[in-house]
Amino acid sequence: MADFDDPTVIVDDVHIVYRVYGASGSRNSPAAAFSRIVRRRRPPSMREVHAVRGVSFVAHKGEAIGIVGSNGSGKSTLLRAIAGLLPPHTGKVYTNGQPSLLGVNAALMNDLTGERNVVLGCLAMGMTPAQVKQNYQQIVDFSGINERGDFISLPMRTYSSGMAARLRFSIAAAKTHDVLLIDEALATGDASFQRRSEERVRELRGQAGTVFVVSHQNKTIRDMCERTIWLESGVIRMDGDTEEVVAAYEEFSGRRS
Ligand SMILES: Nc1ncnc2c1ncn2[C@@H]1O[C@H](COP(=O)(O)OP(=O)(O)OP(=O)(O)O)[C@@H](O)[C@H]1O
Repeated sequence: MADFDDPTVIVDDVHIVYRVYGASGSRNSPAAAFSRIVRRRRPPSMREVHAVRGVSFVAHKGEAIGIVGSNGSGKSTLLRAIAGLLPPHTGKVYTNGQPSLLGVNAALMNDLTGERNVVLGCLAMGMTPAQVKQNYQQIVDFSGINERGDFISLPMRTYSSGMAARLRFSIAAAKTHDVLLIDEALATGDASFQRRSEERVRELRGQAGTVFVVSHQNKTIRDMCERTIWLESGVIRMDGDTEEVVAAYEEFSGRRS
């Protein structure tokens, strides 16, 4: 249950602007760049993408919050800002505790074996070597990587994208998080893994703080979150009860298709 006296994340009128340099097509070629250096000209034009526009909300301990919206609406950008990976252009993000972003791009080393990645990932999350040892088998079992052979001793580059995502999720889920941010990572696993991971997210939510889930699968959002934020063109369209927000979003997406 959400504890409304205990805010974990405060997002206050946040704007995020990406700057894209050399956005003007042919002028970005190596020959053009060389000619600019020789002639000491200014760099090619810079374009700004205003990805998040004045977003504000408060998240509380025990809440699981879904984030939905069309492609390019700013969901991943917002998660990265909450994780502290993208500084807001204006506005502020306050978090109580350490946010951890679990995304499809979470950094694991492709040339190392799954085994080594489990160890590295756990150490990177702040576990001691003794805690890594204690958690290792549980992580491998949870991931199901070894269900069809000894894959954990093969390099990660030999894994399918679903297998890699499962391992990433399993490593991150081995620790309790103050604020856990999940970006589409659950979508890649098969049905039984999805069930296991949804259960685990529920546990994490109970033990720790707040969970944010970005997904294009409305079922995942409905199953896991009772509050949902709908973003469109970087602006919050709705923030409230998942059933109401997802229904409105579905109607909007249905009208557009
Ligand atoms: N590194 C970047 N540089 C420039 N623009 C970017 C960058 N990353 C995202 N954008 C732009 O910011 C906007 C929001 O992108 P974002 O990835 O946050 O959307 P999203 O809602 O997560 O999309 P999707 O559902 O497709 O994953 C888009 O217009 C996108 O083109």
